[in-house]
Amino acid sequence: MTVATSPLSIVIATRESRLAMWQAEHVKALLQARGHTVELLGMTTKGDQILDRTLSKVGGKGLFVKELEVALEEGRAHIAVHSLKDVPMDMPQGFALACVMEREDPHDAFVSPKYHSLDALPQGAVVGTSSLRRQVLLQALRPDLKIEPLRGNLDTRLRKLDEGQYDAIVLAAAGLKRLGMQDRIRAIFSPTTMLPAAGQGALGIEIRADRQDLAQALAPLVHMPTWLRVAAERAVSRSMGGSCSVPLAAHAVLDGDLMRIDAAWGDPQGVQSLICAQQTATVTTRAQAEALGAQVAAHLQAAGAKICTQS
Ligand SMILES: NCc1[nH]cc(CCC(=O)O)c1CC(=O)O
Repeated sequence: MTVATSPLSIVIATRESRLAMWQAEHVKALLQARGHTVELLGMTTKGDQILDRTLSKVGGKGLFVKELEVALEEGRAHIAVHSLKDVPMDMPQGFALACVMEREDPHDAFVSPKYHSLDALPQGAVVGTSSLRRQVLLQALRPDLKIEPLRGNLDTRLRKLDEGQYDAIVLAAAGLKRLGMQDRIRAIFSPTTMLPAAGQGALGIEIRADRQDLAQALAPLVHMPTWLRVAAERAVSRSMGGSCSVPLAAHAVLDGDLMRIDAAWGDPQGVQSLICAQQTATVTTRAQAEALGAQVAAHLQAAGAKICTQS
């Protein structure tokens, strides 16, 4: 049974990149269709401003969400739409993840003006990515490749590719598809070659924990199979040390109630070793999904992966 909630006036805090704006507009349209009045509040976050350094060196994932949380705290906005991949594992005190929406394509995409796939790249080709996970997975597949840093929003990264600074880049397929740029995708990496990041392709909506009325208004937007998958994936990250900068991949799939989760951990000390683990179980609740994620993390640790303790 769905209980109709009374119409609310909702301000969405969002980053101003084209992808973030698309995501906020998407949520806005869904909420408006349910009778709510919705406005956007665009903001530039530190993660968007600092483009000359690797994300892991300037404060990690939280950079993209902290300023939006301040807007929620101060009541200038009521909900924040995030790419879940950028959301730290544990919400700060007073905030809650109220909604996880249906996932877009969670895989990574190979993008190149000249080459149709990773295999087609010549020896020593230059590939752009600043993601530690993508770096380690790429080097495991092709030790000859030269991996160069690449930051900035989607348009900036594609421009740098088109200017010839790289032979190819790796991006989340979800972002390209949302912005109608799927024609830039030359190949989709299967999870067996490039295991996705926890939460990749999924949107999460954050609220102040005391706003039950908003949680109710967002309930119809929840996609439970996606929430179960990302709950398991995020539990792997949490168990391995949360928001630390380590190469970490976690990807869950559901076949009915049967969940399979794969995880990979790379030594941040630069040793090109990759530890993988996999686990399958029946999952119908978020608690079960999180337990499965914690289990696969325990397997990683048993195989030599180290929990990251730096904050
Ligand atoms: N780290 C930035 C980021 N955060 C979310 C996405 C893509 C969209 C998504 O995963 O939902 C991207 C770009 C990328 O990794 O190529």
